[in-house]
Amino acid sequence: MSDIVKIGTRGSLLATTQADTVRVALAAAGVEAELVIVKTAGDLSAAPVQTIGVGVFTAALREALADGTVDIAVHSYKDLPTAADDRFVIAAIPAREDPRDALVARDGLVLGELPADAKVGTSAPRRIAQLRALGQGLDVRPLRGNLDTRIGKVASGELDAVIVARAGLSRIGRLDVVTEALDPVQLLPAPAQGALAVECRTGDTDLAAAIATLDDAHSRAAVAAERGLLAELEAGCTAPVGAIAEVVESIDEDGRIFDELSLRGCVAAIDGSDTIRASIVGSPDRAEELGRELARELLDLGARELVSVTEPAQAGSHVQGGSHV
Ligand SMILES: NCc1[nH]cc(CCC(=O)O)c1CC(=O)O
Repeated sequence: MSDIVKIGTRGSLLATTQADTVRVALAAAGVEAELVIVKTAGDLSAAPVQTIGVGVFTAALREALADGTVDIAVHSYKDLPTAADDRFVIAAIPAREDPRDALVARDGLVLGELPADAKVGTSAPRRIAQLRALGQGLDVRPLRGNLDTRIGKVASGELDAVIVARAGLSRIGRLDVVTEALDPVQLLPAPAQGALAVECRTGDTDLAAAIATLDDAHSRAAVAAERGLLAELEAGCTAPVGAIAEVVESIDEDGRIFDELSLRGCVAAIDGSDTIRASIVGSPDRAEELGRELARELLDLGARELVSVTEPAQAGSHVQGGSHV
């Protein structure tokens, strides 16, 4: 290990704030580290993520890790492609933030109070599809840019509301703008939303061991289940797929306490005409397999057709329909 460990991060306030939590935790474990900012394709383009490709936020960071420019990469886990990359290990998944999506709306409104035709900004097919499925007649508008830009569109009156990950606002200290933390029954978050992936090079075992002190076993299991589901669906972070897993304590008939993982997942049609949902419960030791099992159930229920459609929101379009579940 070199004297000062280099932590690679994107340059946004959110990314540097996230990376700094890793720096501080490593310092507490006696490892001195500094942040190194790496520009990614996702930072250089304002196009919808589904048109610039999977891994836009993470590929450049991984290259910097591979070529030794940095020693650690801190990613928002939900931006990482599901395909494994043998060059790296995810040495820690720190305790995850609240994974729910957040509504930031004018006048303190909650989702159910938004009138038909209210302009709601989001570009994630998962959010578009689930919003349309509510059948509320919302006018879903494209939205990209960093968090400040996004929430600024509500303050300026350009949009009635935006939907962003609550975790992002929490990390940059802007939970004050949240008017509702959306119930997963209405809007299932993206697989791994709110979690960080702290990567280092395979074989960098001393550093991996230092980083592993930041790992949270429950968060790791929950994320493994959600991403197992995504992988089995052969879908990426731009697919209309939602998932949320939780590890909770349960008690068996002999009074013994044990950990149980519960996972819910959905695949939604981009036009809001259909949402397929299912859930599963099992041992956290089988987290990824539970995710894959649930994906196969969703596929049996007809998810295949819905997964592949990732049409971006058209300005002004507001197709909606009642969900059949
Ligand atoms: N796709 C962009 C992205 N990647 C991670 C976050 C937020 C932080 C997180 O989910 O961990 C966001 C913004 C958003 O979805 O609103």
